[in-house]
Amino acid sequence: MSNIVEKKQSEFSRAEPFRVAVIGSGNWGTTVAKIIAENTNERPEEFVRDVNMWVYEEDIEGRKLTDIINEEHENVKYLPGVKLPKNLHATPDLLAVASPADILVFNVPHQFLSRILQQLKGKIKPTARAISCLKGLNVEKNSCQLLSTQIENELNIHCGVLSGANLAPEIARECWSETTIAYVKPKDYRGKYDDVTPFTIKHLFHRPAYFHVQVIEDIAGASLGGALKNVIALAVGFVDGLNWGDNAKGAIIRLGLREMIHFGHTYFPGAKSYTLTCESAGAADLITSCAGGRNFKVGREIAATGKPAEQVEAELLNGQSAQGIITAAEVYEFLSSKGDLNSYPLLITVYLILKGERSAECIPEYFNKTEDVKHWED
Ligand SMILES: NC(=O)c1ccc[n+]([C@@H]2O[C@H](COP(=O)([O-])OP(=O)(O)OC[C@H]3O[C@@H](n4cnc5c(N)ncnc54)[C@H](O)[C@@H]3O)[C@@H](O)[C@H]2O)c1
Ligand SMILES: O=P(O)(O)OC[C@H](O)CO
Repeated sequence: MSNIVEKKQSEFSRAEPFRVAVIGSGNWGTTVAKIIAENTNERPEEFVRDVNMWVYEEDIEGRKLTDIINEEHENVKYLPGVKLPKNLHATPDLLAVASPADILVFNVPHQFLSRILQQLKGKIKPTARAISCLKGLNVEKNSCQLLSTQIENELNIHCGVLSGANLAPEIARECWSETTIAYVKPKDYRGKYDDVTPFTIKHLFHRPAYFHVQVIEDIAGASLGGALKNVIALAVGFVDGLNWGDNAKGAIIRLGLREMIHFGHTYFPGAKSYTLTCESAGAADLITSCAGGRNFKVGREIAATGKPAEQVEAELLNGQSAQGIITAAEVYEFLSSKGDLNSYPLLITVYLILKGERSAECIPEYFNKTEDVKHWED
């Protein structure tokens, strides 16, 4: 028995355990922080038990959200009804959370990432490693960057990606699910006793009873699946709002998956089709999001009521974000700059519908354009 314990200790322990920080405390941010704090509590040889979570401070009926989380162990605004581990601490001070951390877990709606990175520049450990749980892309003029690349470039640290079929409210309630984490060996890898390895990743995120982690190396594939499925889920919401039935939803999912794979091949040639079809971060996430995600619900309400997207988002989500609305605009801007709009009829149509320039009823027109019948060779 003591040999087993010694082996476990020597295999995973460092001189100093890893200190983990979570940047973000929304619906998914809080859920992932809960998972991490459960794991650090069980593995003190590998991780510092206490986990700090950065909270964008807000007032809830006269009390600070951080005080409520720390006193009641519940994020009453973004994850109500779920008790959080006592070793998870909320703080509004971004630098106090991030500066001492060995592992930074980013988990904010992607429109806020750039500003957070500006504040962290030069203020974190140069040896820190990061995992991005965000789903989105960083589009600037004619460039389209993965968010993990943005984190790496801005902070000069190595970054992996967590993405999967992961509706936060279900995972927070410990319903069984799985996820994909893409993490490659850093160029300046310091060795298994002193650096984050795939085992570290698994120990930090995997919960045997309810959250299964698959570690892969395809950062681009895992990231693109998570970003683009948010746009496609809006489209499935549109046809659901129009009461077109399940066949229409399947058709949208098929065309959406095809555009996801084509986008990967064209702009991120390293992205593997296998990831987009067979990993949790691919088709599984697409199906899950199109069945019950926030983007799906927002799309459904837009089509059913004719209200503008931002109004529906505000009315339905109580401060949470439907990332597909922003990603649709960003993808449109990027593809437009590349003169490549025609290759992505579904992604583009979603943007035009959100902008009010097309109605959701026009979706079949785009299928007609893409599915031309070809003559046989004589
Ligand atoms: N919720 C899910 O089920 C889920 C699952 C997997 C991945 N994701 C992805 O995870 C990321 C985070 O999503 P989420 O669900 O945790 O967030 P969310 O949609 O719940 O957004 C709310 C969060 O944004 C914060 N916020 C509001 N204004 C801000 C500002 N000006 N600056 C910084 N933060 C601000 C709020 O304080 C709150 O923490 C997104 O990219 C999302 O696509 C979400
Ligand atoms: O609720 P959504 O649409 O933001 O999707 C949440 C997750 O990304 C599903 O995996």
